[in-house]
Amino acid sequence: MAHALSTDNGSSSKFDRIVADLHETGFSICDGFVSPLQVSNMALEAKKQYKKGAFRHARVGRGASMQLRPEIRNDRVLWLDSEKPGAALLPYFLDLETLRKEINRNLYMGLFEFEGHFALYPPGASYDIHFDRFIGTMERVVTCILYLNDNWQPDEGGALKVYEGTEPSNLPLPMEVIPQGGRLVTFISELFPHEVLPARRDRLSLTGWFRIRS
Ligand SMILES: O=C(O)CCC(=O)C(=O)O
Ligand SMILES: [Fe+2]
Repeated sequence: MAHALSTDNGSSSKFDRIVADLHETGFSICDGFVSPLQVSNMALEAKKQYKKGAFRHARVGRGASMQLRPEIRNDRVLWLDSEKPGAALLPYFLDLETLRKEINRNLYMGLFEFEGHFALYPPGASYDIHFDRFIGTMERVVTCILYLNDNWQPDEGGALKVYEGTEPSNLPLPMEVIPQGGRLVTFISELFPHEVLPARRDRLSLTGWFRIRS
């Protein structure tokens, strides 16, 4: 569905826009954060790894309590090495580094690293409503989701549905965001519960988090 947020880049840089959105509402949608050519390079890389069997069923929780809970989430993920992202992912990881520094410079968040994975949701797969920030930890502060889907149609499902959290928000919540290629969704992890609705086709993304030291 259409959302009420502006997604164009205007005259300021994409980084400035995201920082301003995070400051104002805690939530940002940036279309064309990554060019179509880059999206297709990244999607090809993900699909190559998927065919090689490198993806694993996603787990929920962390540390000793990490477990397979397909009734909560049933996507497949491949964790990425942000030190050695490889040629297809390098431009995006460099942009993430710029974004991390801009957020720190303007919002004093002290973000020190990015951890992320490719995620592939086969048709019908979903992820129930959740917060990205684990209870009792300080680590995951900002969520960044880049969609890698070519020509996604609204009637194919697979929206990211974002809800109001404990803090009141002036965003039009709940809101559904279509996973269209090149679109980057960035938000303050502890503010917004969210879910992934089932789709009719494979749904591919690169999801990750800027963390602070725990
Ligand atoms: O892919 C999305 O739109 C959201 C994924 C998500 O919520 C997560 O991996 O924590
Ligand atoms: Fe999430």
